[in-house]
Amino acid sequence: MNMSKQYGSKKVIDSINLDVYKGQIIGYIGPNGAGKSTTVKILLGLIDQYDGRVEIFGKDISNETTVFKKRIGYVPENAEVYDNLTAFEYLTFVGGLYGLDESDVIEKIIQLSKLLNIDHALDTRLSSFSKGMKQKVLLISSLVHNPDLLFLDEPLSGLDANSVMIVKELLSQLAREGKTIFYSSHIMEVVEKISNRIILLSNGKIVADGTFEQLKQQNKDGTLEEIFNELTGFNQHKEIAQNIVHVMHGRDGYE
Ligand SMILES: Nc1ncnc2c1ncn2[C@@H]1O[C@H](COP(=O)(O)OP(=O)(O)OP(=O)(O)O)[C@@H](O)[C@H]1O
Repeated sequence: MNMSKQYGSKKVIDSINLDVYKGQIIGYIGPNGAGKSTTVKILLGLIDQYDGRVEIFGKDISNETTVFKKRIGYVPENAEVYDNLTAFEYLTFVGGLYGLDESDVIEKIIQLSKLLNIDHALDTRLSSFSKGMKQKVLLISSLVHNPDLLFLDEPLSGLDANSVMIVKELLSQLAREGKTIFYSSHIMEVVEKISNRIILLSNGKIVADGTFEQLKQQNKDGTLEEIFNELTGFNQHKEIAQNIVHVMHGRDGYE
């Protein structure tokens, strides 16, 4: 991939050049507004205006339409799940979009929801689901068609500690099978542990790309959070927190 994206005069992605291989779990990180979601939307074909060339499975995505999408799974950050549908209705609908055999999809939905402990709620409307339960539905919807490439945006969001362990283990087993996982998260401890490659984007540019060990050698030897702070030039967290507290106290507040 060698790609740029501009909104008006603003370069949101500034010549990103990346090669991604089978079996990689890529932690794609960066400050708010750095361009992570934009990159993923371009890779998914949701944004089709960009400069440069993007290949997935060795083919230029601007020439491919639906074929390659069947090999991709996606967990969006803010899912507009169809709240009026039951989980079962939603998941069979998604299976239909991928053109899967209905009885196969139903069987998979039942088994996957048992494994993730939401089978009791399959016939309940999504509007009454908790955040973690919705997240599990999204995860299932990204897996039913057994994709080779997975894009996950904050996939652990809302999940309890036990489910987090399942998903982390799942990702490493899928990568071992040769699937590629492109993972965005702001939780540095998780990215540090599960990724075998970390890409840090800042102002639309790649400022680091390597294993956690390589990033530590090239930068400050510390946590990924510290490396992130250093490479994005941020060190005012105490000062900013203190100023927030001052503002909260207001003019009449006690000093
Ligand atoms: N449709 C749009 N029109 C104009 N600017 C946009 C549009 N979509 C995104 N942007 C801008 O592009 C930049 C990158 O946004 P993007 O959503 O890719 O960031 P991100 O790295 O995913 O951030 P976050 O961590 O907050 O999810 C931001 O400055 C955003 O304001």
